[in-house]
Amino acid sequence: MATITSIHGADVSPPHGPTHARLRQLLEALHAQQHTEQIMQARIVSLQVELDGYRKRLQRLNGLAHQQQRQALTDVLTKLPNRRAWELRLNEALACHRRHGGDLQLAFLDVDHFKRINDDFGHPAGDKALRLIARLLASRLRDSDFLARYGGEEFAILLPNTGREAGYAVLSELCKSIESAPFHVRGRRLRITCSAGLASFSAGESGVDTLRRADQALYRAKRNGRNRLELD
Ligand SMILES: Nc1nc2c(ncn2[C@@H]2O[C@H](COP(=O)(O)OP(=O)(O)OP(=O)(O)O)[C@@H](O)[C@H]2O)c(=O)[nH]1
Repeated sequence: MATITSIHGADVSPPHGPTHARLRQLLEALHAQQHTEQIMQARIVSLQVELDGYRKRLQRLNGLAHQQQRQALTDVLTKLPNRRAWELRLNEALACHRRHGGDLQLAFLDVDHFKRINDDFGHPAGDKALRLIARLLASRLRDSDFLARYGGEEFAILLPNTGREAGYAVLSELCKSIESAPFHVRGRRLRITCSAGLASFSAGESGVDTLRRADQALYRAKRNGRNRLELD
């Protein structure tokens, strides 16, 4: 059969020669490039999926780290900040007090004869009393105050922007509220009293010294008969 080389005078013969070879080369290069682009696109999609996975994992790990940090600073029994948290907050408050001055009170509050509650009614009753006291104290303090379980049956309180008289009134109120709390164990109402020591931060004094003065005031309150508040 004869090859058609022209239609209405136009040349339609298959391309040949060096131009044809060059066109084929370019076409092959184009196909190769398109193939590479497809592979790259697929790789980009899979990397994005991988990156999303890493982001989610990082979020989970951050959440876990925050949770662990919170746990490390929280007392398990009362859910109050623990002594470590107290030390961190105290340092912050001291730095702020040194820079800006103002009134800052520090108090220690200790349950009287707490051992008797454990001895007479058992450790779970003692735990219950500590939880109740923690709730009472927390509910009566301002958001800007700081309350921590310092250890055992002792609580530490920071009262920023509070003068000495106001601090005394707050502490008396806290002790009264504990004394009148409806604490029952085995059907019997138990009267729980506290002793407290209060000290004001003074300019130029180290935190350790203020802490010592508040502790000495608490010791005096115990020695002077308990169920009382002493100022340093
Ligand atoms: N249930 C319970 N008891 C605790 C906890 N931590 C400390 N205690 C007890 O608290 C008691 C403290 O006793 P003491 O230091 O003699 O003090 P106290 O009996 O309160 O006497 P004063 O402070 O002198 O009035 C001890 O018996 C401790 O075992 C706790 O988490 N739960």
